[in-house]
Amino acid sequence: MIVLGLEGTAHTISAGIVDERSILSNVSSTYVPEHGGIHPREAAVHHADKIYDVIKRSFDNAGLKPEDLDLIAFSMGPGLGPCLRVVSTAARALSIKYSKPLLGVNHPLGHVEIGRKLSGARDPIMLYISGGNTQVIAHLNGRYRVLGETMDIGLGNMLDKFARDLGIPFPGGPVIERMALDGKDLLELPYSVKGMDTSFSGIYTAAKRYLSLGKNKNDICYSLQETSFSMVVEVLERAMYYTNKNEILLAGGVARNDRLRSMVNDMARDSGYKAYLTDKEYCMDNGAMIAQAGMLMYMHGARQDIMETRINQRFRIDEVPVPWIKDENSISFKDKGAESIITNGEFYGRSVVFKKRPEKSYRDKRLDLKIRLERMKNEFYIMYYLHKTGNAPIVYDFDRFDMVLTIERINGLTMNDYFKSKYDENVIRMIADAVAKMHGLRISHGDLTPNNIIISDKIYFIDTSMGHLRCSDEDIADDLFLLYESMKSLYVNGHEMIKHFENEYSKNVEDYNYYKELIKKIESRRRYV
Ligand SMILES: C[C@@H](O)[C@H](NC(=O)OP(=O)(O)OC[C@H]1O[C@@H](n2cnc3c(N)ncnc32)[C@H](O)[C@@H]1O)C(=O)O
Ligand SMILES: [Fe+2]
Repeated sequence: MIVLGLEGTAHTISAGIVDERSILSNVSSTYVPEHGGIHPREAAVHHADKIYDVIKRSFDNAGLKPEDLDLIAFSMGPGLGPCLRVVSTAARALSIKYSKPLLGVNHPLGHVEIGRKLSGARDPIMLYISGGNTQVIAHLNGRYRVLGETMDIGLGNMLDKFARDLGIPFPGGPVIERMALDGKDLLELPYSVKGMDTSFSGIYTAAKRYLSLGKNKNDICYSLQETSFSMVVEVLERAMYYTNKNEILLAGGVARNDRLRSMVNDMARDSGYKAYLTDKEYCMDNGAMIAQAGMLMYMHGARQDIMETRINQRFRIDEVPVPWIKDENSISFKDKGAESIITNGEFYGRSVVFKKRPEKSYRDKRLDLKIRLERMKNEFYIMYYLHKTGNAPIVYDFDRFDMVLTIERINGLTMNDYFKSKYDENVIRMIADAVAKMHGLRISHGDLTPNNIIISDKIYFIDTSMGHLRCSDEDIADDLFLLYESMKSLYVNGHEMIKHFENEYSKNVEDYNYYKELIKKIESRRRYV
């Protein structure tokens, strides 16, 4: 089957033609502002000017005519409204004139599918980083699910904004990449990873301040890349642990960056995964990716009438059914963290576990040391305070040189294992009391999954490195949200479990409904599993 794909969500207008086997043509024209960022209206004018030429050249290069097509696909969103409208109008006109079926395609789906086609990856975890998006995506239960994403701006957008402050017009990413090659000093920037989510506006603000303080520009660019890339690779690595997948696919405009590519390669090599990096040419927005995604949708039964092809500026990848990938794996919470190695041993006659945080070779050595030390300190302090109230093991030793914590070994089962064989309402109550007590002390856990809760004579929390002392109400809601999500995905009677948990937990807090509202807010932001 022969498919034309039209792309024009942002800076690039492009037409590509594919068939089942290969890419037959791909022609693009990119709008480059004279200064500053993308102006949506100017970009739309550019697209309208160039679209005829781009489509015509695409047919010529492929040696085809519009009559040869079996399908017309166009990117329906997300993107800039004026640009989306130009492309959708052209696509509809072509579809009507030549009586060809029309499909509106999700833009990120295009990035993912062209990456899979070119690499041969079957069921990868995707790190999709572009101007507007920063997401970790995995196929689960018939769709691509967003396991983690930016809470504010996209990573590429952060680079572009900073480049603008340096007087560099869009796209700034490639220039920052070149400047970073001459950077030496690592400047401190906020490293903001929360669970599986990231945020980049704090980094941008801090970088801008360094600029006004007259710091070396190359050093700022270097630090900007090292910090933000480390964040997304860390989240990617965690996603690999949570799911049982072993392929990685890097896609989106920022995936052209060689430093990011080498970090992903290093992480994959160290942990035994296979990394597929999309060809640089097809990392940028292009028509072929839309044709490829449209073809898969069509072959698997997707049909739209013209009213269903309205643009959608907030279109998310997890809204699209993806039946062409078979789920071979599912989310399974593993006993071992992505960041540490646990061994059993003895400490002056007591049985203990040694928890070591090994180096991550993909990160800048200085940043790596700082992150590991901070995580270990945090883990120690939170366990220390929780031990005082009886809900964490004793930490016997803190070795900052080898990065090892020596922790009392608790004889018990993780909540995960405990509830595999039986359901016990009483234990749920114990857990709810312990969580409420922890939150009452304004301590949040940060990673409250059933693997980090040990059931013994009482409840113990472990793996507290992501937690907060003097935590906010949102931190508390984050804990509850994650616990409920894991209960739902791990246990058939998850909903009943949550109800029992809530009954008990709400006795210990003043206004549980307030937290329920906060949880709902988090839910609407993050929709996975
Ligand atoms: C919605 C859609 O329009 C949007 N597309 C988009 O952002 O264009 P894309 O071509 O995927 O990515 C452009 C981004 O990719 C960055 N970029 C390109 N080359 C780069 C490089 N060598 N290093 C770092 N960033 C680079 C640019 O600075 C810009 O932020 C998206 O996919 O989110
Ligand atoms: Fe894109």
